Amino acid sequence: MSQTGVIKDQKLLLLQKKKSKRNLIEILMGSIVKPLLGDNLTTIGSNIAGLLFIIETLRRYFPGQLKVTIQQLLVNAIHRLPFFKKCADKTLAYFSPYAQIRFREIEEYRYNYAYSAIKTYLGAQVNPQVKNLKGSQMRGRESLDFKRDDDKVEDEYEGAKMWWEDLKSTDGVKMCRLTFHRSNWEVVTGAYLSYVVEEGKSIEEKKKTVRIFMNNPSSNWKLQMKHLWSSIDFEHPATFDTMAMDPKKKDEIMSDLLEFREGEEYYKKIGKAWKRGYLLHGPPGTGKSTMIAAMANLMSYSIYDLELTSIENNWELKKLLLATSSKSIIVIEDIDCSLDLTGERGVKEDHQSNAEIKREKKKENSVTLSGLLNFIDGIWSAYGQKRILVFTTNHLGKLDQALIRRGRMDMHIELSYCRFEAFKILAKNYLNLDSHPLFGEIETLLEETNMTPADVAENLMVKYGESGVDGSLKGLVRALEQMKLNQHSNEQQKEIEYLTKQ
Ligand SMILES: Nc1ncnc2c1ncn2[C@@H]1O[C@H](COP(=O)(O)OP(=O)(O)OP(=O)(O)O)[C@@H](O)[C@H]1O
Ligand SMILES: [Mg+2]
Repeated sequence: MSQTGVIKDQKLLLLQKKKSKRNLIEILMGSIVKPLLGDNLTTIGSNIAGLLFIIETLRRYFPGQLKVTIQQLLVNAIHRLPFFKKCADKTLAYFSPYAQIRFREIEEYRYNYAYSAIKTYLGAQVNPQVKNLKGSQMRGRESLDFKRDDDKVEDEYEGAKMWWEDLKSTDGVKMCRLTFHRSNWEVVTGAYLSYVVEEGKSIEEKKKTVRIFMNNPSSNWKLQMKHLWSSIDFEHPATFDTMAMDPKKKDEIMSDLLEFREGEEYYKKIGKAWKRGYLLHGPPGTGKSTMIAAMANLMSYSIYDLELTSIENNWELKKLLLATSSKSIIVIEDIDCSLDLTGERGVKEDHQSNAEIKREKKKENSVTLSGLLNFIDGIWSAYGQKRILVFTTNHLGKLDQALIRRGRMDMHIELSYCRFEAFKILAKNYLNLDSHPLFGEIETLLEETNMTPADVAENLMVKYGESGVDGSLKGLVRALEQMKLNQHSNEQQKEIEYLTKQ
């Protein structure tokens, strides 16, 4: 056979192969795309462009969701063909007249403020044309609050149309996507998005609802696609007015908090991260948790209640802390029970045994004090702005000095047993009393005993028989006398034990 004969045969074979592939494509594509397919690959690009022209025309005539559905149908049909999926992707991106921007709630482990502002803005797009709404009523508000409750929202700005869509990412992070015509690029990336974010922020500011966040166990982050934190509206009624404590100390704490809130310039000037740490310590029932609620209400900051026992290592701790939002109070209650505070920051000996080294390695894989401190000192300084960190403990003495040294915990607040000044606040709150003949006796008994504000409050809430306020106060006097007796006999018991040991 001549050389030209061989080439002819090969061309024929190639043509047959192409034809059989094309037949396969045509079967798969069905009747929508079939007529658009040309004789060779070079025409595919222009055919897709033709297809997009049809999509674009359909877009103009069919509003909102239908448009997106038609486009998705066609795009899906093309994507089902593995043969030229890659080619189609590139061509589509090149020819598509639409661009998209995604906003994830957590971006590179950090909270994305634009996301929450956008969600607030979209939720506020309420008008009589909207079909899905959700209603709620917050504590202290008389009117109902309506929010738009649609996964897809169409918006318009200076004549340009935009489509927002809620999406779920594969890693479980909430996100939304904006689709817009490329011809509106300047408007959207410039004025429109700034407008949306600013508007969202100002709505958030006006409505300012304080929320309380709880961390989900890390096992849920991946498996159930849950988020790092779950939250509900924070409706604790405690305020500094209702806090029973020494009024001077109360004023000091309140001024410290308010100064912090307005301290942007100051923190910039001194070159320190805009954060503040409070260590609340005292026996159970003295108002540590109540004070955190009062702080949140005073500052209008949300609370992140960090449960260390449900996370596994420092990496998870970092991830959680970086996902907190600004203007928030991060709380670790009973810090002495949540962390192994012993020894881990101790000076490393040169002659450590293998067992010791292994033990240390194991500790590296769990939540440690140094992990927490690294965050407070390290990343925090670069990232954590306008955050308050609160640790609580019943046992100040058990805490590692490294944790409580000044600079980390800026203010140590002792909450203690109820004395007369604190009692007067409770009497005002619970019984609406400024004075009473029994106040003198109560003052003396409070000095002689160690009753917590929680126990005093309990007694004031009980109304004894018909005697109302008098009955409550008499009940309190009896409880205090009983406590005094118990304390006295305990002391005697201890003295006897001591003497018998001698
Ligand atoms: N100083 C206080 N002022 C006003 N109410 C108080 C105060 N201390 C306690 N109470 C009342 O007692 C209840 C228990 O107080 P709280 O939970 O704040 O104590 P705590 O110090 O956090 O205790 P624990 O160490 O057990 O966590 C509160 O609901 C509150 O009503
Ligand atoms: Mg508490």
